[in-house]
Amino acid sequence: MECTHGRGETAIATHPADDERAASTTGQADLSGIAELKAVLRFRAFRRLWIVLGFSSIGDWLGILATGTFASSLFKNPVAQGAAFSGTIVVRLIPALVLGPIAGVFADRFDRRRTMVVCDAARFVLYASIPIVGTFATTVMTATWAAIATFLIETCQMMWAPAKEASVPNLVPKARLEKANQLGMATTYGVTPILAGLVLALLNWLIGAMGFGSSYKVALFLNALTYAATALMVWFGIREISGRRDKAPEKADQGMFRQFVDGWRYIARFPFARGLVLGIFGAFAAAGVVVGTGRFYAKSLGGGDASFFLLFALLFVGLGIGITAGPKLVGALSRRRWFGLSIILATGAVGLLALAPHLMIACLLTVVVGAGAGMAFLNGITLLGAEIDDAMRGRVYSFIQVSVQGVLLLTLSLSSVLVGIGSSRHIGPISISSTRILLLAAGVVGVFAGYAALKQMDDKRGVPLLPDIWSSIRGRPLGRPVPHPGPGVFVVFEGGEGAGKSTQVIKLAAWLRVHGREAVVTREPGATEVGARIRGLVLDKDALPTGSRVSPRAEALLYAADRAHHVATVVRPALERGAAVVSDRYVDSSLAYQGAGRTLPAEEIGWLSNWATGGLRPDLVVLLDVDPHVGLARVADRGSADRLESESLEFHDRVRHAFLDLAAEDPSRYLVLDASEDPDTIAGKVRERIGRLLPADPEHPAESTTPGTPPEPTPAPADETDPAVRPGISIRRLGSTAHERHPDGGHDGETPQATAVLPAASTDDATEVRPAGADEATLVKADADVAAPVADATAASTANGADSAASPDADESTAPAAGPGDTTVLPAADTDATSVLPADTTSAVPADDSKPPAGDGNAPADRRAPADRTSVLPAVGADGTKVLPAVDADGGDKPSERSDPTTVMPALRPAVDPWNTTAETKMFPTVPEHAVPDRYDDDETMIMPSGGGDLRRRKPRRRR
Ligand SMILES: Nc1ncnc2c1ncn2[C@@H]1O[C@H](COP(=O)(O)OP(=O)(O)OP(=O)(O)O)[C@@H](O)[C@H]1O
Ligand SMILES: Cc1cn([C@H]2C[C@H](O)[C@@H](COP(=O)(O)O)O2)c(=O)[nH]c1=O
Repeated sequence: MECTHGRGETAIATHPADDERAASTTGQADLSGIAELKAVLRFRAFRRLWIVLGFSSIGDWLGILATGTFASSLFKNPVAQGAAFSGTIVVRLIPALVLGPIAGVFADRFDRRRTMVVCDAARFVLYASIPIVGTFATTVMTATWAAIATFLIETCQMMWAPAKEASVPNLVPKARLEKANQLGMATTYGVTPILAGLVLALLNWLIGAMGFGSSYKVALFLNALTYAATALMVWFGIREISGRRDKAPEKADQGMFRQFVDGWRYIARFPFARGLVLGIFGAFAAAGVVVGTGRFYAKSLGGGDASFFLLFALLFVGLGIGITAGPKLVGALSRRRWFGLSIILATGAVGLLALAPHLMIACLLTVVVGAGAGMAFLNGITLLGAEIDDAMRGRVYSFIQVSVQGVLLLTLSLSSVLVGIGSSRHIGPISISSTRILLLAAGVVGVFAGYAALKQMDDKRGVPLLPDIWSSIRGRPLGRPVPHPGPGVFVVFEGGEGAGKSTQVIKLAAWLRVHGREAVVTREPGATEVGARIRGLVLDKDALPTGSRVSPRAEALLYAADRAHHVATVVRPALERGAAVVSDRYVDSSLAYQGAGRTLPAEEIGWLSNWATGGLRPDLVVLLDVDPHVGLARVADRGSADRLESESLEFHDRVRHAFLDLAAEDPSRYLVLDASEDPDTIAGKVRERIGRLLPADPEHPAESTTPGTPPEPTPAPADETDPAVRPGISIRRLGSTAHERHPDGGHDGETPQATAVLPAASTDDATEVRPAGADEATLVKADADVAAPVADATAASTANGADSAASPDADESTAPAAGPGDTTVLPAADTDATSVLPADTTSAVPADDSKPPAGDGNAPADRRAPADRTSVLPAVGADGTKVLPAVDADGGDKPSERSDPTTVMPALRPAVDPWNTTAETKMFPTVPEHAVPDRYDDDETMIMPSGGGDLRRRKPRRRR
C-alpha cells in the first residue's frame, strides 16, 4: 500500500511486506545461500551495477589509502606526516556535513545515471590530477591541491552514493533487495578493502623492485582509471538506472530548495522514516562512543593497544556476521521489527560492555555489538529501498548518510574528550571509570532509540514480540493483526456433538435480527455449494465405498478447503457489509477434531486453517461445553450417526478438552458455557455477552434481551455472577461502524441491509402471535425451540400501510393477518418464543415496547415494505428446507439480483438437526456465495497460532 505525499506524489510504500509479497506474487521461490546470490545476479542491470560498485569501491579504498599516504609522503617531519594523513580523512568528512542534504536532492531531481556518470568522470579527472600536480608543483601546492581534490572527490561521492543507493531497488525485485544489499555491503566493506590493500602492496613491491617512481602515484592513476571504467559502464551498460526520470518528469519544475525542504518534511512526518532515522542515530551514537572510548576501555580491562585492536577487529567480525548471517538468523521476522531489535541488540551490548569484567567477555560482547550493527545497517538500507518511495529515496538516504557522519563525529570527539577528563577521577574510595559510565550511558540511550524505532515502525502492533521472534526464527511468523474485514461482528459457536450449537445459533440470530441487525447464519462444514460437497465427503457414511475412509490429513485439508471457500464467499463479504455473522463451528473445530481427535499436530492444523481463512478470527467464540455422553445421547435420535459422531468416546473426550484448552488460552475472546443448562438460560448468557459488543442503541437497547419487553436491568458483569462467563473484550461495535456504512446519516438501528432467512417455527408449537408494533414488522411469538417447514408455519401478517404501531402486547386479533408467504419465522429471542418476521429488510426490524422500530414510520418510504413484497414465498424443499430470498428496498425478490446476500437456513424440524445432516449432499441448503476473490493480496505472511488456536486477523488488502 502506498500513501501519497505532498502534491499527490507517491511517498512511501507503507506496507512492510512488499518485499515478501513480491516474492510470492512474482512466483519467486525462497532460495538460500549461493542460489540466492545467483538469483540476484541474474538481473542483468543489477549485475552490472554490482561490478561497477566493486570497481568504484576498490577505487574508494585505494583513494583513501593512496591520498593519505601520498599526502604524508610529501613531508619529512613525522608530525607533519601524521597531520597530512589525518587531514585527508577530515577533508573527506566535511562535504558530507556541508553538501550531504543537497546531494540527496540531486539524486531525486536529476537522472541518476547521468549523476553517477558525471560524478565518476569528475573523480577520474580529480584523482589523476593529484599525481600530475605533484609532478610539477611544490610540496605545499601539491598538498593543497590534494586537499581540494579530496574535498571535491568526496563531494562527488556524496552525490554518487544516493543516486546509486536509490537505483538499486529499481533494478531488482523487492523480494531480492535484501540479498542485493548484502552483496553490495560484502563487496564494499568485505572484499574491496582487502583487494585495495593487496593492490597497493603489490604496487609497492613492483615499484620497489623496479627501483623508480612512487607506488602511491601509480595507485592514484589506477584509481582514476577505475572511475573512468565505471563511468563508461554506467553510461553504456546500465541504461535502466535512468528509468525513473521518465516516471517523474514533473519534478523538474520544482525548485531545488523546495525539494530539499520536502525531504526533511517527509522524514519528520512519516513514522517509518522517523523510526529509521532515530534507530540509525542511536546506533551510530553508540558506535561513536565505543570507538571514542575504545583505547581507555581496553586499558580498563588490563590490556593495551593490542586489546584495543583486537576489539576493533572483532567489531568488524560481528558486522560481517550481522550482514551475512542476520537474515537467515531471524528468518521471516518482520524487517521493521528486526531493525528496531537489532539496534537494541547492538546498543544493549554496548551497555553491557560497561559491566564486562574480563577481556574475554568484552570480546564476545563486541562481536554482538558488531552483529547488531551489521543487521541494522543491512536492514536499514533494505527498508529504505523497499519502503521509501523512489521519488524520496535519494533525499532520505543522503539525510541518513549525513546524520550518521555528523552523529559519529560528534559522539566520537565528545567521548574522547569526556573519557580523558573523567578517567582519573575518584569519588571517595570508589574509582569510577568514566569510560564505563560513558559506555553505559551510550547503551541506555541506544536502547531507547532502538525501542523508539521499534515502536514507530512496528507493523505488527498487538502481536506479542517474543512469540513472534520465536515463530519467525522457525519460519512461521505471527501474522499482523489487521482490522476486521468490515464493520460486522463474527461470532462462532463451538462445542462437541449435540452441545446445542445449532439451537443457539438460531436463537442468537433471531435476537440480533429483532434488534435490527443483519444476522448471517452459517456453519462449517457445508455452508456453500462447494462446502456441501465437501461435507458429504467427510461426513456422509455412504459417500465412500464401505471400508474406505478419508485419511486424517485429507480430512483436515477438506475441512480447510470448505473453510477457505466459506470465508471467502460468505463470511468476509458479510462482515464487509456490516452484518453479524453467526457460524456454527469454525477453526477451533479443526483444532479439536483433527488436532486433538485425530492427533494431527495442532500447530499444523492451526497453520492450515489460518492459511485457509487469511487469518480471519472470530470476535467471539461461544464454547458450549458438554459431556460427550450427554451430547451424543442428544443427537442419537437423529438417525444414523455420521463418521465423526461414530468415533469413540475417547475421541470425543479429547475433542472436548481441546476446546476447553483453546478457550483457556485466550479467555477474553471466549465465552464458555455449560451446555447442560437450559437452552434459554444459555441463550440469555450469550445475548448478555453479545449485547456488550453491540452499541448502546437508543432504538434497540442491546440490554433488552427480549424484543417487545422493556430492557432488563443491566446484569452484573458476567464474570462476577457466573464463573463460566468470561469478562468481555473490547470488540468493534456494530453501531460505531453503522455510521461508517451510512455516511449519509443513517443510524445504528437502521434497517438491516440484507434479510436473513431463518428457520420457520413449527405450526404445532406456535402458541402466540404478536404484532410487531410497526406497520411493516409483524412479530409472531411461538413457543418453539424447533420448527416445522415454513409451509406449515404460523401465519403472521404484514400490515401494509398501517401507520399506527401496534403494541407488541396487543391481542392477537390486533395483528394484521398474514399470509404464509409474507413472513419468515424466527425463533424467539426470548426464553420461549419464536418470532415470525416478514422476510423483508424492513420487516426484520423488531418490535419494541417503547420505541418505534428502526425502519418504522421514520424510515424513508422506499424502505418500508410495500404491499407487493408480501408475496415473497420461501421455496420449501421436500425435506423441509427452505431458501428464502431477501427482499430489498426496491422490491426485487430474485436472490440472484440482490447485491446483499440472503442468508439461508433450513427449516427446523422437531428434534431434527436443523442443518439436516443426515443426508447432507442431497438436501443441504447453502448460503449464496459471493464471487471468490481470484487472489488474496495478504497471503504472503503466514500466521502462526500460538498454541494452535490463536489466529491473528489479517487485513484483506485491496488490489491496486
Ligand atoms: N441446552 C440443551 N439442553 C437439552 N437439549 C438441548 C439443548 N440444546 C439443544 N438441545 C437439543 O439437543 C439436540 C442437538 O442440538 P443441536 O443440533 O443444537 O446441537 P449441535 O451442537 O448443533 O449438534 P451437532 O454439532 O451434532 O450438529 C437437539 O435435539 C436440541 O433440541
Ligand atoms: C468444522 C469442522 C467440523 N468437524 C466435524 C465436527 C462434526 O462432527 C462435524 C460437523 O457436524 P455438525 O453436525 O455440523 O456439527 O464435522 C471437524 O471434524 N472439523 C472441522 O473443522
